[in-house]
Amino acid sequence: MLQLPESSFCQRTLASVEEAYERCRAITAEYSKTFYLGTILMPPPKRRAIWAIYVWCRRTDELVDGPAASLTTNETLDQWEERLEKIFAGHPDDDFDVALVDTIEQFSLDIQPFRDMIEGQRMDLYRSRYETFEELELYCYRVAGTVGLMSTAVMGLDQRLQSAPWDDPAAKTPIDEAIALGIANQLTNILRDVGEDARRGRIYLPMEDLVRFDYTEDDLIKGVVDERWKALMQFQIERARKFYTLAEQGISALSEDARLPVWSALMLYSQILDVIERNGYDNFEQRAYVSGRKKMLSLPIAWLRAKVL
Ligand SMILES: CC(C)=CCC/C(C)=C/CC/C(C)=C/CC/C(C)=C/[C@@H]1[C@@H](COP(=O)(O)OP(=O)(O)O)[C@]1(C)CC/C=C(\C)CC/C=C(\C)CCC=C(C)C
Ligand SMILES: Nc1ncnc2c1ncn2[C@@H]1O[C@H](COP(=O)(O)OP(=O)(O)OP(=O)(O)O)[C@@H](O)[C@H]1O
Ligand SMILES: [Mn+2]
Repeated sequence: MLQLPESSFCQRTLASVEEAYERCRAITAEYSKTFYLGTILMPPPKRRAIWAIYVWCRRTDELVDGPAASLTTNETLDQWEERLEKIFAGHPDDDFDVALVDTIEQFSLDIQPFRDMIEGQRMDLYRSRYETFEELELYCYRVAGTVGLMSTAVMGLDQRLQSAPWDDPAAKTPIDEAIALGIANQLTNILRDVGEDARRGRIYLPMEDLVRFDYTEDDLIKGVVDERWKALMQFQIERARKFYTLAEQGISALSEDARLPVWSALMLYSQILDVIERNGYDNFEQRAYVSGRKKMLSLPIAWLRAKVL
C-alpha cells in the first residue's frame, strides 16, 4: 500500500470518500495501537480526518524508512511533494489521497506542515549524525512536530476561547504545545529504537551529549550498557519529559472532545520512557513496550485529567 502510485497513464476509478476513509482506518489500526486508540476516542468526523493524515505521514516516513527505502532519492521526495501540491489543489492520485483531499477541504488544512515533514524525511536521506540538540530538535519538529500542527487543525479549539467575534483563533492556538508533543514522541521513539537505529548506521542522539557522558559511537554500536550509558539515558529521558510537560499545558485549550484522545496518546507514549527505566536502560536487548492491558488501565486517569486539568 505504501509504494508510489501506478503510472498516471493508467486511469482507474478512485474509491468513494467513504471507502477511502475506511482504507485509512484499516492502515492506522494495523500500524499504530497507540494512535489508533486515541482516534477511536474522537467524534467520527475528526477521527477519520486523523486517519487520512496518519496514512499520508506513514507513507512519507516509509519512503525513507520502509522496505523500499534504498530506492528513495531526493527526486523521489520531489515527486512526492509535487503530488502533495496536487492533493492540496483537489486532485487525488489514489484512494488514500481521496480521503486526504476531503480532510483538507473539511478542515481547511495548511500545506506547510506537510511540506516541512517531507523536508524532515529528506534529512534522513543525507544525514546520519546530529552534532547538537538544536539540530536534532529541527529534525524532530519536521518529522513529528508537524503532526501536532496537522492534528490540532483537525481537533480544533475550546469554544470558550472564542467567545467574542473579534477573538483571533490563531492567537489562542497552542502551537508550541502541539509541536512539543510531537517532539516528545519523537525523542521517545529515538530512545526506544536507539540500538536498532545504530545497527543501521543512524545515530540520532546528539554527538555533544555522547561526548558529555564520555560514551562513544563504538560503545553505541556494541550496545554497551554501563554507568555512562545510564547517565546519558537519564539525561535524554529528562529532556523528553520536559517536552511532555509543556505539551500537557496546551491540552485544555483544545476542543473538549479532543482532550481525552490527546491525554491518552500522551500518557501511553510517555510510558515508553518509564519502561526504559524499568528495563535498567537496556534498550539494546529489550524493546520498551507498553502492553495492551497497561494501555487500558491508563484510560481512566487520562479521562480524569481531560476533565479536570
Ligand atoms: C491521537 C492523535 C491525535 C494522534 C495523531 C495521529 C497521527 C496523525 C500520527 C502520524 C504519525 C506518523 C506516521 C508520523 C510520521 C513520522 C513518524 C514515524 C513520527 C513518529 C511517530 C512514531 O509512531 P510509532 O511508534 O508508530 O513509530 P514506529 O514507526 O512504530 O517506530 C512519531 C513518534 C511522531 C508522532 C507525533 C504525533 C502523534 C504528534 C502528537 C501531537 C498532537 C496530537 C498535538 C496535540 C495538541 C496539543 C496542544 C498538546
Ligand atoms: N502491518 C505492518 N506491516 C509492517 N510494519 C508494521 C506493521 N504494523 C506495525 N509495523 C511496524 O512494526 C513496528 C512495531 O510496532 P510497535 O511495536 O511500535 O507497535 P505499534 O502497533 O506501532 O504500537 P504503538 O503505537 O504503541 O507504537 C513499528 O515500526 C511499526 O511501524
Ligand atoms: Mn509503533
